[in-house]
Amino acid sequence: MWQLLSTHVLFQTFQMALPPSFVQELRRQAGPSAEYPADAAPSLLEGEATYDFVVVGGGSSGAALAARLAAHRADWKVLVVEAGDDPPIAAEVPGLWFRLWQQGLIWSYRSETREDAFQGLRGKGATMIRGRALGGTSTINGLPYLRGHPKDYDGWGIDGWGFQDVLPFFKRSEDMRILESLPSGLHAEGGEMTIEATKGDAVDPLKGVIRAAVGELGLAEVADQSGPGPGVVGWGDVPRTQRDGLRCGAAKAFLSKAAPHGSAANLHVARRTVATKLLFDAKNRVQAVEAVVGAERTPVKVRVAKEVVLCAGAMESPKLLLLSGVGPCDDLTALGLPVVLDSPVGRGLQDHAMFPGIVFTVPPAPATADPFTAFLKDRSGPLASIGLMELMGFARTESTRDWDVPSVQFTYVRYPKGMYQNALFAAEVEEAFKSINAESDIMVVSPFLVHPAKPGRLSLRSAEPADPIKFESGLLAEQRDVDILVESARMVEQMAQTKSFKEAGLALRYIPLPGDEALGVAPGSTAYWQRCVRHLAGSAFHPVASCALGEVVDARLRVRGLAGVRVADASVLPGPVSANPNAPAIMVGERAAQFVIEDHDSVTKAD
Ligand SMILES: Cc1cc2nc3c(=O)[nH]c(=O)nc-3n(C[C@H](O)[C@H](O)[C@H](O)COP(=O)(O)OP(=O)(O)OC[C@H]3O[C@@H](n4cnc5c(N)ncnc54)[C@H](O)[C@@H]3O)c2cc1C
Repeated sequence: MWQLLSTHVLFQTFQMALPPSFVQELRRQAGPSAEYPADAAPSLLEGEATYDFVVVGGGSSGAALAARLAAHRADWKVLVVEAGDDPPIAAEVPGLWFRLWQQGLIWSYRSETREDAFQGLRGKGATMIRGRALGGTSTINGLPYLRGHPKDYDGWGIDGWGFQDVLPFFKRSEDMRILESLPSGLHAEGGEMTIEATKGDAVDPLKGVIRAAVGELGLAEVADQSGPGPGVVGWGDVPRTQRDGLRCGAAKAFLSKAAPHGSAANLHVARRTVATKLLFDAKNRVQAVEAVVGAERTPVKVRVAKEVVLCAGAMESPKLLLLSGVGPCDDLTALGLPVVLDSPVGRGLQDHAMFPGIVFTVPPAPATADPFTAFLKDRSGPLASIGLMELMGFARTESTRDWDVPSVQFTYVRYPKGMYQNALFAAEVEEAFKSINAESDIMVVSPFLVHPAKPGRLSLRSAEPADPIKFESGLLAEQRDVDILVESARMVEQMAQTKSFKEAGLALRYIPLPGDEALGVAPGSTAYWQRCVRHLAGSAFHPVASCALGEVVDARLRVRGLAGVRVADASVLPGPVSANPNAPAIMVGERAAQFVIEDHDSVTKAD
């Protein structure tokens, strides 16, 4: 009975359906770390305000940046303009992370359709989601804290952005609670962003089975997947952005009442306020930010005394620049937008591809006690866990053995019997997974392609801010991408053959795709895997490079050709790192704070 309840509860629990007594006690336990200072939006509605710094977007990077600026000088007035609201209480619970992707808490985008990809996905396009709340995507993400491979940073070849250059800025916000188990010098204690270890294999024994299979195949186990050298090639538990077992997203870390500077009198945060345009003078110096507040979209204007920093994320920062007349000249002219500056905004968009198409039937998870009580009592049970996502593997596939960095990242998710759902897939594809899941629990292995070959592109569909952006994904545009993902599927097939998998009762199942039979595609053949990848792989929700360093912004994150405008979020990373990009986005926020402080302190001194 409890087994059914404990595993099913994760899949059935929505924010609204959490037991009231659980929510009440959770709020009590979270205390000021889940409470936020007053909303500044009402004061914006009263009339034009002036701030020294306006930070657009209170997400991973924006929250870090705004808090640092406000802390640096009490006479600097800092405003965060955030489209979303405070994080919901459900976001505190690690085990509910994938239940947060709901209307109102996310921005959702679908890519343009392509003949050669995404045919098995809903709407035949790659879905992309981002967080829309204080803390941004760190409020809805999966919690693993990773940095990618040091050579990702060195490989960009941008002055001041090599791994040793950025390392202090990763460490600045770290409150790493497992410091003793990690290589010395690479991590830090005492920062705002608490990172804790995962609690071992107790919640799902499949973690132990995967570990054993990795050992049989001679693949490395690593202690620190953010480490140098061979560090991030191998399997291991990933640390998580959480404090005392509750999510520690950027909102909690930097803006909550418990954050060191969250309640600073000079730091104002406007919620449900969407920036729609930057206004410039004749010399391209920013003057003001236009925004709309609330469901009524009431227009407001905020004057900027020193700088605007765009931290709206890799999909919305470029959109705001384009709406402001900063972007490819021809595109803007075609939409009737006055051109402020010709700039390759949106042109370099990159992403990770996720291929959630490898399925095993697996034995059920062991019974646990009442998950709500267990979580509140000692942060145990399924609500305290992100399940198999706690264990990740980074590898170089056959054709990428000579790469400096990993080419794929393996993630695992268990679905209890009868609970599979996947809003990314077309109905008939989702049905194929469901029919296997009707027999037993399943484990879906999703390799991520972490260095796709070709960029995509973001552009405007119209000059109207409320219209969705045009999103062209570059994933799978080159055969190399498909080949690497097929090779990753072959690696999983090897795991399926290990003694560990067989003895534990894990059985690989090939998902039939519509048309396979007619085409004579044999399950497990190379043609089968290629077709699967082209049908089922889509975005891993890790967009970067849409306002890339060296292209749109200079090495100090200033938009080239404008004055008083920087971009400081995942969109400036010139390419994907070999892991999930929350920590890199926070690092960018920390870097930006340093640049802004240096530049404005020296201006003040010169004055
Ligand atoms: C489902 C999912 C799971 C993920 N899991 C992980 C993980 O486990 N580990 C990891 O490292 N990474 C993960 N990521 C990715 C990571 O969280 C993001 O890459 C990172 O948070 C991006 O930070 P950012 O500062 O660039 O943008 P965001 O954190 O997205 O912040 C942008 C903010 O700007 C706001 N905004 C946007 N436009 C406007 C506007 N016009 N006006 C006002 N406000 C605006 C948004 O509402 C948002 O709050 C995941 C992503 C997703 C979607």
